[in-house]
Amino acid sequence: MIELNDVSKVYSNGVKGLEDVNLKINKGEFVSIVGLSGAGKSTLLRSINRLIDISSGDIKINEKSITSASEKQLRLIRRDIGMIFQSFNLVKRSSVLRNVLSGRVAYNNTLRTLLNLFPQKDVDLALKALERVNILDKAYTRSSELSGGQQQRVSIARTLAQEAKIILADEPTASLDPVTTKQVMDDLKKINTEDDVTVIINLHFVDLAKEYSTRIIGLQAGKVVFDGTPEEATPEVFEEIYGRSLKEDELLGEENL
Ligand SMILES: Nc1ncnc2c1ncn2[C@@H]1O[C@H](COP(=O)(O)OP(=O)(O)OP(=O)(O)O)[C@@H](O)[C@H]1O
Repeated sequence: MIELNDVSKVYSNGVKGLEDVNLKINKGEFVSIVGLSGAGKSTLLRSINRLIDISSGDIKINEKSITSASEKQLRLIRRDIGMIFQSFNLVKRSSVLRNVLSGRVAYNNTLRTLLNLFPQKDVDLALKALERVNILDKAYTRSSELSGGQQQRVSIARTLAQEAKIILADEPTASLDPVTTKQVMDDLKKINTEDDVTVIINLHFVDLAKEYSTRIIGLQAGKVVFDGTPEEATPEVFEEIYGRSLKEDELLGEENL
């Protein structure tokens, strides 16, 4: 379980990224975070694995505070948390397999990692991860030669190889076309249902949030203003979260869903 208790984040310029956020997210949930640009979606996601230090409150991952964790405890907690970014965050000049293997780094000692000496079981795990996202044939290709959708699948495979129990995805489909967007969302949903991995995802397209999530959280100026099921997230609710009616570019479009 992920627990946020009275979490606030004030950036050094005084901007409130998050204000008094209280949330409990159970194992296996598929949670979409929606809201206007600047509402605090990235701040929330990045606070959960402490890529950003919060200003007050506490965040617990499976009963352990990540807020007050030591460096060593932080490494252990983070081992269970996979991160997926809009920009894929791959080492472009390295092979796909090498990128997926980097999900095993936290399980191996630094010297072996530097020397690229991964145990065979890790290599097998990485190949299996690539198979699950349907790009096993690209294992030995340089990552820079892949399409955006394929690169995002490599980063999903990396979280699979990591055996992450939580996936945090920050606008993972923002630079993808509608068809590839669906494929990436399908992969995430498959991992969520088959492996019981908790997925928390920031999404620009609200219809995508409704289609894939078990829960939608709406943010406005750093505050949670909606927390409910996709069924409860009516057009009126979205209008409240956004403070205006939805724009066409906030919908992927029915023909693509
Ligand atoms: N490093 C920073 N320093 C100062 N202010 C920041 C910083 N990062 C974010 N902010 C501000 O905090 C608020 C929340 O930003 P955040 O990136 O979390 O929003 P978001 O909902 O993810 O937006 P977007 O959809 O545009 O990515 C915004 O007002 C933003 O300008």
